[in-house]
Amino acid sequence: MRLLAEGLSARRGEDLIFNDISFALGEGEALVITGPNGSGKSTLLRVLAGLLRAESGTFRIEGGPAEFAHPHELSHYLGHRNAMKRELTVRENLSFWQRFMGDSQGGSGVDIAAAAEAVGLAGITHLPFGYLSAGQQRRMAMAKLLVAYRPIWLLDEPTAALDAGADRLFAGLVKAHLEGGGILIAATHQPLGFGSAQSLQMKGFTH
Ligand SMILES: Nc1ncnc2c1ncn2[C@@H]1O[C@H](COP(=O)(O)OP(=O)(O)OP(=O)(O)O)[C@@H](O)[C@H]1O
Repeated sequence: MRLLAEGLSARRGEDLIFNDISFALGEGEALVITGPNGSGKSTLLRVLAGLLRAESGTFRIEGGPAEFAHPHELSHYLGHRNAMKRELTVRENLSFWQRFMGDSQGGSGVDIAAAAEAVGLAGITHLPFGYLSAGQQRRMAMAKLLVAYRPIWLLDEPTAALDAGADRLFAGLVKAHLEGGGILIAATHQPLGFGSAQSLQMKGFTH
């Protein structure tokens, strides 16, 4: 399976945010998107996740399961926000995501206890998500990637608010994902520490 982006451009309001972005990623490969604030990293990820319409260009899967029309159907998207309900417990939130996402063909997610353990937070899954510290909340958002299998991970500043231990843990999760044939596209301001990756430097306004 390969992911192909060709000539992507996107607009927010009146402004063309980026233009003519192309890349190709095979199984086990990663793309790291960098660039200054406002240069369009999040916008690009939202286009890739199917949350925003591209102004032009295509993003598609080549050689993947035939029934999937768009890569977002095979993707986990982790945005700036963690997409968890503060009033629900960690377990309830993860359980929702596990059922909502389901497993893509070719893999299976781990159970909630194992996912919490993998992000170093076993033992607090009974707490409301809102009680957790910012870093613990981000760790739990990462656990979402583990409870349902998706071969493509689209991550927006995944390590913001993480301490050094969680940075290493995150690097380990990504490494395992890539070694299992997964694909990663991540926007970041800091090194992600998981080895080699293609890089895409966003420049900012193109109009
Ligand atoms: N709904 C919107 N309407 C108009 N402009 C928007 C909208 N959302 C974002 N923008 C603009 O699009 C540009 C790109 O924003 P984006 O969030 O993609 O940047 P980024 O590179 O992810 O920034 P950061 O590093 O700060 O997270 C910014 O100038 C922003 O103001």
